[in-house]
Amino acid sequence: MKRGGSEAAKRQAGESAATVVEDGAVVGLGTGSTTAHAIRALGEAVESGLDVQGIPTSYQSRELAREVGVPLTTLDDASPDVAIDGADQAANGDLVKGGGAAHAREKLVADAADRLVIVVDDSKLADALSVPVPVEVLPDARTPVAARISELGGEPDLRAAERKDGPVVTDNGNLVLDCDFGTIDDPVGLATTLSAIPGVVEHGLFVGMADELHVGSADDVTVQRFD
Ligand SMILES: O=C(CO)[C@H](O)[C@H](O)COP(=O)(O)O
Repeated sequence: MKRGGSEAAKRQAGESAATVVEDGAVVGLGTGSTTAHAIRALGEAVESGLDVQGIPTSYQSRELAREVGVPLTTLDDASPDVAIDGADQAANGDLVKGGGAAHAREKLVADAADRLVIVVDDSKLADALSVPVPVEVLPDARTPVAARISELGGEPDLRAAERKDGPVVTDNGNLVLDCDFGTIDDPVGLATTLSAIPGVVEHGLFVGMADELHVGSADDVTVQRFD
């Protein structure tokens, strides 16, 4: 799925992030069109002799890594030194993720990593988070979780598949509610509340997790660092 800004801007960000990966590193491989540029750049680096192992966060990133020759491992066997991943929106280092419905594994890998490097094109930057928050739910929990989201003032929308009738089913066999909360004034509070709802597997708010943001524009990249 193509989302966000130009392909050139995504490439700037993705290729910039790939350069932070050191020889011998274990790398979390995020999901999405911007991260795909980082994975392809890592494939080229491997071809030139870089020794890395990738931990994919989705079927999509696993297949791309295999295609471009990045050797793979798992969280059972290795711990990532760095994770590279995209975002649907970034504000002050906080993120909304999950446009590719992979945020549960993405958060798992990001949390395990020593360093989380986020790659976005400049259309994703905002002063405050305001795009709908993807919430992965157990299939049986879809209706009760939607009711709780509405009570919280959100508008839940079951994500539909693009090429068939019916909902998107995640790599984990669950469903996704895209929950519109308008402008999110208290990301920490909302993240805590969402995590506590029974039936929620994971939500797409990544608060205080990013260490670096590589922001691509058509012909440049800037790097923001967070303590
Ligand atoms: O969170 C994600 C997948 O779950 C992606 O990283 C996010 O949706 C950004 O994707 P893209 O780089 O294609 O805009």
